[in-house]
Amino acid sequence: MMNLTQLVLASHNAGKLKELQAMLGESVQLRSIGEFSQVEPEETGLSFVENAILKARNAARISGLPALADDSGLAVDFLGGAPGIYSARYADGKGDAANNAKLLDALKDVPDAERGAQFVCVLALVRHADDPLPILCEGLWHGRILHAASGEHGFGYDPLFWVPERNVSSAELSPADKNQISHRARAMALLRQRLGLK
Ligand SMILES: O=c1nc[nH]c2c1ncn2[C@H]1C[C@H](O)[C@@H](COP(=O)(O)OP(=O)(O)OP(=O)(O)O)O1
Ligand SMILES: [Mg+2]
Repeated sequence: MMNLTQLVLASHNAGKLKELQAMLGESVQLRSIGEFSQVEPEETGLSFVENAILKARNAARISGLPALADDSGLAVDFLGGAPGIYSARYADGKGDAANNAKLLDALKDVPDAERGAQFVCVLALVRHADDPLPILCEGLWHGRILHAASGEHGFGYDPLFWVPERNVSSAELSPADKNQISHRARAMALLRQRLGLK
């Protein structure tokens, strides 16, 4: 379908690069878009899919390489699916710690039974900037929002995300374990199938 020895990852998030490269293995080298540009495109879409495609096209245009983008976020049931596509910007761009503090505050006094949440990941792969048929794969990961942060691994909302099937927070999972079961792992498994990678 395309020469996939090199792909540019349309992300400025080092945590995503680490996880996606680990999942892809050595057969595909992921190069960060940061090698080509420090300018982050505005995520103007109304869906994970639109933002993933927008980021992938932008990276392909800048790099001249096929591009993979990951648009992801946390959808909290009690908040009607917020922060969702706005997860990275939830606390107005003040970063992960501020996002987590704002989420804990929004769920103050909300009982466990109402703290359900899903991580969402959409991967978009374009062969070139104007590709009329991007490959799209999604993954969901169900869990619950904790009452306080726990764990040191991962990034973003991981310290607040309780993983029922393991009885730990996702920041308490080893990187290898998270990469087996996360929303990103599920989306990547589908992408590997679509690309015929083992
Ligand atoms: O496995 C995860 N564990 C914890 N948190 C996560 C995860 N996956 C996404 N998230 C959070 C981080 C950020 O608040 C938002 C993604 O926002 P999103 O725009 O897709 O990524 P980003 O701005 O960090 O980097 P970029 O757009 O350059 O790929 O969801
Ligand atoms: Mg972003």
